[in-house]
Amino acid sequence: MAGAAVIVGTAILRDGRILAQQRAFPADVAGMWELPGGRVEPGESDRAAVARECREELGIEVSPGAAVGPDIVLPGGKLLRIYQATTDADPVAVEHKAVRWLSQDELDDVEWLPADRILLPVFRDHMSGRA
Ligand SMILES: Nc1nc2c([nH]c(=O)n2[C@H]2C[C@H](O)[C@@H](COP(=O)(O)OP(=O)(O)OP(=O)(O)O)O2)c(=O)[nH]1
Repeated sequence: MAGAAVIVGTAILRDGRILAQQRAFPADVAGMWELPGGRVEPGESDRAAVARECREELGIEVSPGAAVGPDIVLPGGKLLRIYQATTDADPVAVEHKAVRWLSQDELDDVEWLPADRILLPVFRDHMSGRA
């Protein structure tokens, strides 16, 4: 039997900041913030999905690395799994309202999706090299 569907999120760090993006749709979450990412397609590896979603959403190539933190069970049963990634390129908001590099001090300044809010301590540890 296939496992639960996975949504990948991407923790892209640069100069101690993490890249967040602001959703443009659907209406109930428009304006809220998340990490770049999306659904892993059938037959696709998690890391290939990370690279594809960053290409589609941000117009950049990233090198996906290790998973960060625990899987979070989303309403409906899909799993949110975060991977670290690096890039030299400058992201643009292709499908989103905005992208923003957030320092640790700024992590609480935006309205995150609920699952990401749970993961904020993990993001913080990752940004300070503890996870
Ligand atoms: N990309 C992303 N999705 C997240 C995060 N946190 C979180 O709860 N989600 C949820 C929101 C959505 O219900 C789902 C991903 O939806 P999506 O619209 O980005 O996925 P997708 O591009 O593959 O679109 P679709 O074809 O599955 O509709 O995961 C996050 O940090 N990044």
